[in-house]
Amino acid sequence: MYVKICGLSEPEHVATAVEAGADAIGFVMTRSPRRVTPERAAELAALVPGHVLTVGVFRGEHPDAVRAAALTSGVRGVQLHGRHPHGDFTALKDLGRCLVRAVDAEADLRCGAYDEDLLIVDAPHAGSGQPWDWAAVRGRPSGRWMLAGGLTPANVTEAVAAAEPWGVDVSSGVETSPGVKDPALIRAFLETVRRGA
Ligand SMILES: O=C(O)c1ccccc1NCC(=O)[C@H](O)[C@H](O)COP(=O)(O)O
Repeated sequence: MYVKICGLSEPEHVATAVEAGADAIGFVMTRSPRRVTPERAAELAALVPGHVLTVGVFRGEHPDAVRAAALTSGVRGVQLHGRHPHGDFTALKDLGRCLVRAVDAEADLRCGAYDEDLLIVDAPHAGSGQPWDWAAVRGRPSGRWMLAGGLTPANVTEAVAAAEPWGVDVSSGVETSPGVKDPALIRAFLETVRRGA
């Protein structure tokens, strides 16, 4: 089971996620309580070993702005959240980054339909920590797709059983308040997923 821990902003929390075995780490570079500048994301990404994918998270920005932030931060993945048109992914293809499309369950759920490398199926309100009807997407997405939206150490086993994703993505569920990550919850999330994987 692939695990992405999203919305990190502190070196201590990056180190915890890496040590606990995260496959990918997300830095939010769009409007959010978790927002970091591309320069801050660069400092954090420099702490991450090569086997862990660093992902910059964007929503609604023009591809030129995404490109600039990706180059400044040095992230190896770019996540476009929400209903970005296919052309935004096409415009970023030559960056050579892992392209991640993050959408709600009403969107096209075929990973690769927008030339992306990974798909995230999320709650309607990204980063809200709101659980949703995970079972409703079971069998619908294809390819390498992650389940997100309201996951916590306490419910991730149930969510994985309900939706049968290839991976999981969490942010609020490993925080004590919006934007404040908790090392113990990061470890608990990864331990729980690894036990069940
Ligand atoms: O986290 C945010 O604040 C955010 C803001 C705008 C676009 C995307 C955002 N997060 C993207 C993620 O990948 C989250 O991990 C995902 O939405 C799950 O969030 P949560 O329900 O808080 O676990």
